[in-house]
Order: sequence, then structure tokens, then C-alpha cells
Amino acid sequence: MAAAASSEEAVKAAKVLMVGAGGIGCELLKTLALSGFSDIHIIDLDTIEVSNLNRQFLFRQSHVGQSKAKVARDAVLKFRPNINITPYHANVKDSKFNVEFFKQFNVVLNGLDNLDARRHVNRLCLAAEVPLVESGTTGFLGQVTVHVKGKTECYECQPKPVPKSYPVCTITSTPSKFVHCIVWAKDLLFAKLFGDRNQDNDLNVRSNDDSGSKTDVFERNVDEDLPQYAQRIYDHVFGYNIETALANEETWKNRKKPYPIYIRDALPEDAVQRNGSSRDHKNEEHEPSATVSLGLRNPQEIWSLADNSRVFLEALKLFFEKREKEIGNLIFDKDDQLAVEFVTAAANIRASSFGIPPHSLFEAKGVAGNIVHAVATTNAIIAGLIVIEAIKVLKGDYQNYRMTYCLEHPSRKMLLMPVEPFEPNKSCYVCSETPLVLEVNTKTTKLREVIDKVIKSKLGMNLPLVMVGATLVFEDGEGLEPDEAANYALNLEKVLAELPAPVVNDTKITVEDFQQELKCSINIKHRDEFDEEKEPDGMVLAGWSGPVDKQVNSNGDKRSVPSSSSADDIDSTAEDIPVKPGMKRKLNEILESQENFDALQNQSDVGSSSAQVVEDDDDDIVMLDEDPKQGKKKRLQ
Ligand SMILES: Nc1ncnc2c1ncn2[C@@H]1O[C@H](COP(=O)(O)OP(=O)(O)OP(=O)(O)O)[C@@H](O)[C@H]1O
Ligand SMILES: [Zn+2]
Repeated sequence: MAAAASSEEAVKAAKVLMVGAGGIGCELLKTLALSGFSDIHIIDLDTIEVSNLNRQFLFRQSHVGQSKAKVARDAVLKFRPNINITPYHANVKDSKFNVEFFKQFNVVLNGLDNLDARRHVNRLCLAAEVPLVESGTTGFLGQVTVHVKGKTECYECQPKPVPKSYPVCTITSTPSKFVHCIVWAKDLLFAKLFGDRNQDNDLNVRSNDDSGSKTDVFERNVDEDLPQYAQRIYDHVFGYNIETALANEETWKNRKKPYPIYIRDALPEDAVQRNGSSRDHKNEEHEPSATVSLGLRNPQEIWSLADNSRVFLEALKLFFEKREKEIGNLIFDKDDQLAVEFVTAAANIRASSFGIPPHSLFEAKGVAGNIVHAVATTNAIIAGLIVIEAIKVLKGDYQNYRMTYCLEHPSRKMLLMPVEPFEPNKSCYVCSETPLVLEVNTKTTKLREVIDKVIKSKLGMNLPLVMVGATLVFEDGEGLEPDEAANYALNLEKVLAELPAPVVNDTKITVEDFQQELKCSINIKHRDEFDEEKEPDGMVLAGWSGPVDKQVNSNGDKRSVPSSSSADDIDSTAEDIPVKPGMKRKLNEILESQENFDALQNQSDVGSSSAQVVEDDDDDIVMLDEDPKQGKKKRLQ
């Protein structure tokens, strides 16, 4: 498109692709239509849910269950009947949305909610050489970034944050916030009682029983009935373990001491006996629920210690009574009512021990599920900013591209902070040709491990092909001949050095994903030993801009308890703000008010990256000029 085109002409002539018709997508489609765009394609894989209606204003109750892309189109055509909107009720990762498909558009606009799809669209936009405007929101925070091949960084040029993790000792011994109690309840206690028993767990499993035996107190004794078992677990985790921790005086020198809670302190004897015996018949028909059994119907209410104790005992019992088959395989899920009840009660009892205020079931569910409540206004603002950047892109006005952050509190009287985009990262494996380096023991590591842990998991390839020199050693996907497939299956189980084309020190391998049109080289460096704790994969990939998590606790112990949400759950890239090299100081400028830092900090408390985990080791510092409206950056030596 000619650089001199007026905005109006550029908009009229444009063919745009929107990916995602959710919170941002609905606002975006409406704004595009009202701004004069007349050829819009929308991809969304989902159908409308009741929970979408509070902010996705193109949808109504009667649309629940229908395709988001199609209903969004119909809703907008009602007030803009003469424009073309083409909906696709499909996953953007489908092979039909290939490079040729992407090439037909002048710009692609993302309104997605997960890293995987964002990375996929980034790769296709690079291959098709179509500019991408990327966006994300989390509560009051949001951001819009522009990615144009060769001119600005791509979406994957910089590391992405991983969900926040906490030092093990904070979780196991010295919680100071409610979220620490929640992480303890779901990632340690829930996992220990109902999850995979063989997984490492930092809970103390020994008791001081007379025999001094080494048995795991979480094992149920043969002669023990369920109420007895539940009470024993209660006394162990809230009573005995706290007493054991108190014995370590050093820990409590500068901290408030916790107090142990035994069931006899929390509930009178007869209440323990009667607990849950009022079980009503509703529980027989519905999913088992401790709050239903106990008549605690208001999820906003903050329970007393006695009520939390009753819920704890009842939920534990219900798991063993009603969901026995799942025990050993359960993973905490915020949509599992009984799991949320158990975790809320356990977290509250622990909080009570440590003098931390208790929370309601509703609040605890939000913390446990990393839920940040969406703000419709933020989505609307972000959609407007996407359209502003899209118009600049269409006009070829690249001098004026801006990444814009939407803040929670005004900084220099501004809520929207524009910043000039970064240049492409020369060592990005996605948008540059720079090879990656993989340190690995080539004599003991199987090809399967490299494919699973590096090529699929870190590089995000779906259907990879692996070449060693001119030899194809692995290929994924449909359409393989049976003998080819058998051959590749054999290769998967071979160690690298014994592949038909051996992979040893200094071998260069090429990996490619045709669907993503991504090809990159990996230089192999053989190494004999890996540190089990620091390098648990048994291999180290360098030059990769994957998730960052640099949290180290005060003892220098790098192990940490991750909050169990996946990176995919991060609803936006708003948390990316502090993670860009050189951005921390710039952010100090941008977020000059304490409230903005607190807002980001609070984001991290519910499960994403935080400003704290960033090391500002890049000397290419970027700062705002005096007049932030210019959004100009200075490079300092
Ligand atoms: N791979 C994908 N292909 C197509 N659409 C996708 C893909 N991944 C996510 N989406 C869509 O992106 C949209 C993101 O919107 P949003 O963040 O508001 O999520 P939501 O699912 O509508 O709401 P919530 O997650 O809060 O219930 C969703 O409509 C989702 O279906
Ligand atoms: Zn890049």
C-alpha cells in the first residue's frame, strides 16, 4: 500500500484478519466496522459461554453455544450492513490457514488469550510478511504492540514470563501472604493427598509417633476409618508440622511465630463427630460438595476457623468416599468445586496459624485459579489502540509505530503510555537465522527427549522434521509411508550419537515445521554431566527466548514451587512489560507511581511474572524523553 495514502483510503482498501473474537475481539470488530474497515475476516475456535456475556457485548443469552466468529459477524452487520465480514469457526492452527491464506491480508490483528496461538500467528505473519498488531489485557492492564518483519521485533524476540513461582521455604515454612497458603494447599497438600504419590513433595511426611518409624503419615492405616484419617491429617499438617517448625528458633527471630492448631482446638468433640452428618440428599444427585453437606451456601462469606475445619474434614472425606477412583491422579482444577473447597479451607486454616487474614471461597478460587477479573473498558481501550496502530501500518507510517501500555494508575497524568518499538533481536531464532546451541550428552540422550523437551516444548513446533546434514532422521504428521513411520519410531528411541547420521559434538541439526513455516539450526555441544537440580532436563538450550523465571530465594536455593497454572493461562502479555531487556528502568519512569508498581506486583501475586524477577543487565538502556507524549527513546552508553 502506498505510504502516502490517507487514513481513509488505507482503511477502505484494507483486507484485515482478526484472530480471536473474545473480550478484545468483540470490541475490535465493532471499532473496525465503525472506523470504515469493510473487508474483515475473523477466526475463533470457540462457542459463546454465559460467562462471556458480561463483557463480550456482541453476544446475548440466546447466542450461548453458538460460534463466536459467526455471531460477532451477524451482530456487527446489523449496524454496518454493507461491509464484508468472513467468519471462520476454527483453530488458527488449522493447516488451511497457511502462508498463502495469510498473504491475502494487509494486516493481522490478534485478540488471543494464549501463548501457543500467539506464537503460531507470529510465525505465519513473518513467513507471509504480513504485519501483526498484537494485544493483551489483564484486568486494568493492557498492551498493544506492532510487529513488522525487518522493522520491529517479532512477538518472540524477547523472553516471555512464566507464571510466578515462590521459594520453597516461603511456602513450606514462612508464608506471609494468603497466596502462599493457597500454593501450599493446592501444590503440596492437595497434590500429596489426591495426586500422584510418586511425585516429589516438600511436605513433612514424618510424625513423632512412638516407633519413630519412617512411614509416610499420609498413608491411611488399615484400621482407620475416614473421619479418623481426616483428623489425623489435620493434626499433622496444622498442628505437629507447625510445632516442628517452631523448634527452629532461628527462623522466628525476626518473624511473627505461627501457632499450631489441632482439631480439638478448632472444633468441640461432638462437632467433629457430627461433622457432615447432616449430609443432605442433594449431594447424592450432584457432584459431591462439602459446602452443600454443611449448608455453607454463600461463596462470598468468610468462614470461621471452625467452619474451615469442618469443610476440610468433610471435603477430605468426600474425596475418599465419592471420588476414590480419581485419587492418585488428581490435579488441582479451579472448576472442580470440591477441590476448591478443600484448598480454601486448608489455606484458611494455615493462614490462621500464621496470622494472615482468611478469604472467602470466591476469593480463594480467584487466587488459586490465577483469575484476574476482566475489565471491559480495558478491552475497549486496547481495541481502539489496535485500530490506531493498524492504520499506521496500512499507511506504511513506520516512524510512528508505538507499543502502548494501558496502566492502572495515571503516570505523568497519563493512563496510556506509548513507547517506540524495539528493533528485531538479531539472535531471535524465529525472525533471524541465528542458530541455537544445545548442550546435551549425545551418548545418553535419545532423539525423543530432544524432540519433546526442546523442539516441541521450548521451540513450540507442532509437527517437526529433523535433519542431520542431508539425512532426514525424523518427521511428524500424516501421510507418512508405514516403513518411514516405523523407521522414525526406531530413531526416536536411539541416542543421538547412534542415529543413522550420528549427532555428536559440533554437529549441526536443522529442525523445521512446515505448518509454521519455521526453520532453524541447532548446533550441538556434547557435555557429559548436568546438574540435576539446575538443569533438570539434562540439556541446556542457549539463544532461546523462552519463558524466564529467575527467582532465587534468600538461601540461593533456586528450587521453587510453581503456581500450577500453565503459561497458556496467562490471559495477556500485559505482564511482559517489565521483562524486556532495558525496560525495567524505562518502566520505572513509566510507572513512576507506586500504585502502578503495586498493580503489576499484584498481577504477579496471582500467577504471572513480576518486576522483581528481572535482572536489568542490558546496557542498552531506553528512557523516555522529557515529553512522554513523543514516546521517543534515547539510547544511553
Ligand atoms: N488457537 C486459537 N484459534 C482461534 N481462536 C482462538 C485460539 N486460541 C484462543 N482463541 C480465541 O481467542 C479468544 C480470546 O478471548 P478472551 O481472552 O476474552 O477469552 P474467552 O475464552 O472469551 O474468555 P474467558 O477465557 O475469560 O472465559 C477466545 O474467544 C478464544 O476462543
Ligand atoms: Zn524475533
